[in-house]
Amino acid sequence: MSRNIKKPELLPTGGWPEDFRAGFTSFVGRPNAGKSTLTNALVGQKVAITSAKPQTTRHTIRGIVHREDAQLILVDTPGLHRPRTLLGQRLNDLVADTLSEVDAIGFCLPANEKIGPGDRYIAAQLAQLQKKPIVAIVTKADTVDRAALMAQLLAVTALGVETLGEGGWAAVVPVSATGDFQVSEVADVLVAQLPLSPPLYPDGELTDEPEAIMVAELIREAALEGVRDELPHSLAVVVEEIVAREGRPEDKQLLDVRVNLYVERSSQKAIIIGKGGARLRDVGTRSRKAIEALLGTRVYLDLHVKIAKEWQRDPKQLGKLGF
Ligand SMILES: Nc1nc2c(ncn2[C@@H]2O[C@H](COP(=O)(O)OP(=O)(O)OP(=O)(O)O)[C@@H](O)[C@H]2O)c(=O)[nH]1
Repeated sequence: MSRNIKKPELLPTGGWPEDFRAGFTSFVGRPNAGKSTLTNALVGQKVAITSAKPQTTRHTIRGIVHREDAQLILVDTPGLHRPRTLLGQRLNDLVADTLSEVDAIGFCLPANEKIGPGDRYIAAQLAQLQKKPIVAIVTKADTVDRAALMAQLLAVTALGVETLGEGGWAAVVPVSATGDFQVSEVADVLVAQLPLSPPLYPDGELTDEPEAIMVAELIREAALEGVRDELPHSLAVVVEEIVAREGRPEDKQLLDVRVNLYVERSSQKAIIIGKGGARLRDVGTRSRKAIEALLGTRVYLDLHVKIAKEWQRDPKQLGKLGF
């Protein structure tokens, strides 16, 4: 599956100001740094899946911030991290691919955690992207007091100089995505880095990620709820088909959504399914509500759990699962 960002054809209609800016931004940062939550706060709708546990964002999901003066298209990359398994390596390749094509990068560092080796590793990777403006975003500002926030802003600024030389980051900005503090300022500093350009997407469009991927993310999220420690990276969700049920009246459409959940071992299959299938039914009920809200129509969800051994390490399996 190609994940390169394709700039869409420019819109035919006019009517935007001469100094309008439009372009792509990506958030990077350690797992759990708050990238998805910030994306959602900026876009104003849940487009990326957030979780309390690292590395749930496997797919590149775009959200679009529409403003009077700009259009900021957010590409939500997976957590950049040191490659451990082949899956990790693939993720990093995906990140590198995506980052080389965006106009600006938002580097997220949580206010409540000391800058660590993971952050330095990412900073070093970013330093290799030539001349790409990087905005440092100090996330979760609500979790610390003013003095600690100030200290972190200084430390992050110093990291910029250390990494990129004298000029450092293009900007350093604190934000609380959950506390609604400085969210529009984050958009401001990112927009300032975008090229002058007419809007790239029609107004009102929030994401152009294929619906199937968003459906898969919703199911993956529901299926991992409460069992993340047991199944952190062992679950892949593939939507096999979404088809309209035939013979339904116009105002009562029903979509049949057939989905496979792949785990590595039978013990994991048992966890997902639960006693007498109770857990899987619950996963179905919870994710169906979210999917119906997303697709705007009633849905019949058909979930199957399958075993794909060691899929994280097998390129053929990965290919089959769309990685
Ligand atoms: N207090 C507070 N918590 C936040 C804020 N932003 C995110 N969080 C929490 O931090 C955790 C991780 O947030 P995510 O947005 O999922 O982080 P992420 O960087 O996308 O994580 P990965 O997908 O693992 O790369 C979640 O529990 C969020 O609720 C914030 O502004 N304030």
